Amino acid sequence: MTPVIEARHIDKFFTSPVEFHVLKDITFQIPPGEFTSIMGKSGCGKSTLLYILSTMDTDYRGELLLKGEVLSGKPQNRLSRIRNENIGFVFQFHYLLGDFSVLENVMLPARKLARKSEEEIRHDAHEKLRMLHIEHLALKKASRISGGEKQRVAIARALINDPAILMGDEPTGNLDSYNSENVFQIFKQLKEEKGLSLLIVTHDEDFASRTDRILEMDDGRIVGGNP
Ligand SMILES: Nc1ncnc2c1ncn2[C@@H]1O[C@H](COP(=O)(O)OP(=O)(O)OP(=O)(O)O)[C@@H](O)[C@H]1O
Repeated sequence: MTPVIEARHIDKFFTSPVEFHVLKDITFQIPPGEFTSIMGKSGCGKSTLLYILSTMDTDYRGELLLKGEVLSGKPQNRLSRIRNENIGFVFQFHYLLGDFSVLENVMLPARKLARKSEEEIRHDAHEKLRMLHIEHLALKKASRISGGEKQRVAIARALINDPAILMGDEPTGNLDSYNSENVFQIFKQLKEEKGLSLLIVTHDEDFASRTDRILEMDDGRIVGGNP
């Protein structure tokens, strides 16, 4: 089966203040429907890798493929469309627009694609909120809900365009154990019921141990997890 994401010999250098080889020959594949976690010491390059895999950073060597299509070298406008259509992203902090309603926050990425009518987008946003058990919050301002609820809204927003893969950079890093478990269960359900692929950077060993595979990073390399 064609991998959802494939990294081939990715190297990344930061040049300021001095040249620093941050990612070294990263090669691995994410098969469809796999729930993968990435672990490794602080500073080993996890976030840097995720930014490349999510097409937000294009300054690297090597090749990145999404569903078999080579993305490296594509122009920014094309990449941003491919990203919006295929990749959902959840961060440690939710980055919701506090003055907007929960529903509007979830609808925004679908409006960017302009593929559906406003009515269809609203319908889909309600469906995502229902799936995450937060439909009752739809009309509340995003600034007026709890931290755990905000993260569930951020997940709903990441899912609105029905991506092939959901990526997360420590999405439970800011949550208490109850809300972390809640987010883990949501991810598991998305994998099992929707066949979604997930790639999640985490420092939480319990979280990672329950995913299908742990990619272990050390000093810019993948050193474990059958890449
Ligand atoms: N823009 C930048 N310029 C120079 N060096 C950077 C830049 N961004 C990150 N780094 C360095 O690259 C290394 C990897 O950073 P990265 O954020 O990817 O690590 P990480 O594994 O995600 O760490 P953490 O677990 O603490 O979030 C670190 O040494 C960091 O200081």
